Amino acid sequence: MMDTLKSPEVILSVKNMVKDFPTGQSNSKKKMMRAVNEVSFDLCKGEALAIVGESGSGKSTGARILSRIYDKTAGEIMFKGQPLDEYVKEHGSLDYARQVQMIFQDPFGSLNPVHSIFHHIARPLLIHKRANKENLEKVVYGLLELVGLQPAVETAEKYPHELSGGQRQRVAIARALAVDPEVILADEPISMLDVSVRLGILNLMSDLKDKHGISFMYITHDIATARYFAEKTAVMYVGHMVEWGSSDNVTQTPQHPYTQLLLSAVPEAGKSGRRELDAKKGEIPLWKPDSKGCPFAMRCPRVLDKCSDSFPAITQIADDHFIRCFNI
Ligand SMILES: Nc1ncnc2c1ncn2[C@@H]1O[C@H](COP(=O)(O)OP(=O)(O)OP(=O)(O)O)[C@@H](O)[C@H]1O
Repeated sequence: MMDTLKSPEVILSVKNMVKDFPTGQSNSKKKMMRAVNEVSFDLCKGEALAIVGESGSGKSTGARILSRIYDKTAGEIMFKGQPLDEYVKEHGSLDYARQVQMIFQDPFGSLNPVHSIFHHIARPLLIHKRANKENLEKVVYGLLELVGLQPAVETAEKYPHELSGGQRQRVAIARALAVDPEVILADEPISMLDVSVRLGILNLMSDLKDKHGISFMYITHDIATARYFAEKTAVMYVGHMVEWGSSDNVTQTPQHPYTQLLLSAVPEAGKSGRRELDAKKGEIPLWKPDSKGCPFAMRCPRVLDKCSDSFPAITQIADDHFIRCFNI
């Protein structure tokens, strides 16, 4: 008899998310730009979804909507099976903020230079009632140890400027963990760190995912680290998801010309040279609510006439592999 495969628990589900920003003083439709367009994905328990794309592709805007820093313009966000607005009404914004934590690119900017590391970790523990005066020290030291900051007592006494970039990012992760989150939205968490410590942070996040069941949305420019860290990858171009699915499918058999372009820039071990893709040096378009077509058309080496008329529908090309491109 076959085992019944349990489907993974979806924690965050996003459907057709849109975000427009005013480009000037006016809020009229003509003066808006569309930073995120028709973005849909599911984030499952204990899984990492990498959102990959160049600067300005809408990655951070998406994460900021999920952390409720920005409102969405349109679309649906479900958290644990309930529309996000309803969830927040029922459980409160503090509860959602506890469960969906964000860590940022600049670990120095996100820590307060006047406070000790102990204070940074103790504060969320007390606000969210995860510790009390009796067990506070033990919990703080335990979290510092969990993120590999040892000796914990010594580290707790330090101030942010006394730590390296990698150590500061570990403090930011410990602070996020202090409130026992379900989801961590990690916005370029390693891009400002020395190359030598990047892998350590990715491995720490992998451990938190695998051993503690935390789900990660991992925002990055670097498709190679997406492949290393995340089970799922979504490639974005100018606010649009153009290819997504399991990271293996997306990175080993990329079908969209933009994904192929990103991968052609990644040097591969054991292979001489790089795969060539003749991407035209087109302008990156400013997308507006009434813009039409595929945003990559101007740079696409395989552009067709119809690419400037409409954005292609979703095509499933394999189990857990999807693309929006006419040219497949
Ligand atoms: N608060 C804002 N007001 C107006 N426009 C914004 C705002 N935030 C982002 N944008 C615009 O939205 C688009 C997407 O920006 P976003 O920061 O989400 O991209 P990104 O892919 O995260 O880029 P990066 O990797 O550089 O952080 C950009 O054109 C940006 O200028």
